[in-house]
Amino acid sequence: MIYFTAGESHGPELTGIIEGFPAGLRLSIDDLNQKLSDRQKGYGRGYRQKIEHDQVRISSGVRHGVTLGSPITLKIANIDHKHWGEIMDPLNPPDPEINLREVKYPRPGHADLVGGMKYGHRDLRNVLERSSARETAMRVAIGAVCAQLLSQLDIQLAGYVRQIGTIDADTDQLLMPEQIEQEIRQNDLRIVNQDKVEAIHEYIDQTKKAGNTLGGVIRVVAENVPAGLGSYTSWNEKLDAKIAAAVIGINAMKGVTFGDGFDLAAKPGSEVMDPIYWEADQGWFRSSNHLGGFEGGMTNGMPLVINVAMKPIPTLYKPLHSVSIDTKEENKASIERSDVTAIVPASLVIESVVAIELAKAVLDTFDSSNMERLKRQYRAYCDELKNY
Ligand SMILES: Cc1cc2nc3c(=O)[nH]c(=O)nc-3n(C[C@H](O)[C@H](O)[C@H](O)COP(=O)(O)O)c2cc1C
Ligand SMILES: C=C(O[C@@H]1CC(C(=O)O)=C[C@@H](OP(=O)(O)O)[C@H]1O)C(=O)O
Repeated sequence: MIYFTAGESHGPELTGIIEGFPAGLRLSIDDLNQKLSDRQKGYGRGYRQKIEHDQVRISSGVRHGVTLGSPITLKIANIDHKHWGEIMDPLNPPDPEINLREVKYPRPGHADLVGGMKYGHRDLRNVLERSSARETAMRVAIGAVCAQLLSQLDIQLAGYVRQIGTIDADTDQLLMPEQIEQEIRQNDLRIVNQDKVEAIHEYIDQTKKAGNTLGGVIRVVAENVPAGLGSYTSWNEKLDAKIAAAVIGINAMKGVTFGDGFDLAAKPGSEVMDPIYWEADQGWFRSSNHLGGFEGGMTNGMPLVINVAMKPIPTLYKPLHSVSIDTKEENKASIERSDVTAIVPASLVIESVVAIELAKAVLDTFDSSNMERLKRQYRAYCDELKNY
């Protein structure tokens, strides 16, 4: 399976194409739209989310609600485009009198300056329109399609926010996807610790008032993942590496670890490796999960535990020093309407790209033409592993 996304933030729409997806999966469009709506929520988001009402439209690869095995095309309209029609018109040159809202003072931490240098743009809007995380709406839609495939195999996953700025909002216990879903539905921060909600709201409000922004830490947990997805045989077949690349491919993600991550480095091996057990009813399992479900680039049957660091939002309402790309005049960086923190939607975006990589690994391992055949092969494989 491969996928592409296209579309500018204030252009007419986002497009996604998935190729190599099996025939015979009944898609729930309500579920896709629910995930898109969830991605728009979260305390600390900017005004743009009041304008958009993300809904997916499917124009190929699905008939009467069931996938056909042919390329699936997904579309999400940018409602805000109506305010940017002439500025973002894909074809017609603009009226010379209109304000094109050109961007000349690159924002530190955004793609503006280097994107302009590399592609030779003299209006940095040509960079920011595509480097914007607006595109992540489409990755969430594609991830929701993949999560529906995984759910047919009883593989579940969920993401939540562990930390916002300096505030730790995690619990000591490792929660499984169903518990995470239950807990995060109770607040607008996708955190599992309800006691921290008030303090975090206040913290985000204060940060906004100060013209500043926040990042944080996210965790995604996947359960019921069979052993043997990915491969140790070549570096580019390792599934933990593919997941790491997909996660860092999301705007503003700066670190990814598996299991106990950096904490593993200082410990002796005896406290890190997960002891091996076998029992007739359960098959193979481990008594701990410090390695987060991966050995040799392969899933080992334990839950996958993926932790991600997101940097603070680069656009600052109290901007940092910058220089005009035309006059070289020194001034403050440009300000574009912006989020104070996007850690909440980011947790769903990360969950989505992990779902995509897991679905790709499943389709690389088993029949990828037909869903029923895939399920039969998958069940036989799981039974075989249990008695290995
Ligand atoms: C869901 C989401 C929303 C974001 N919203 C904003 C925003 O409103 N303003 C902004 O400057 N950056 C925002 N970002 C981050 C930038 O898109 C990102 O930092 C920028 O494209 C540079 O890429 P890099 O941080 O990966 O180097 C957001 C990121 C995510 C995941
Ligand atoms: C549009 C979305 O996020 C955008 C991501 C973003 C950025 O620079 O990454 C900048 C802002 O864009 P705008 O200036 O249009 O408000 C965010 O709103 C979205 O998530 O749907």
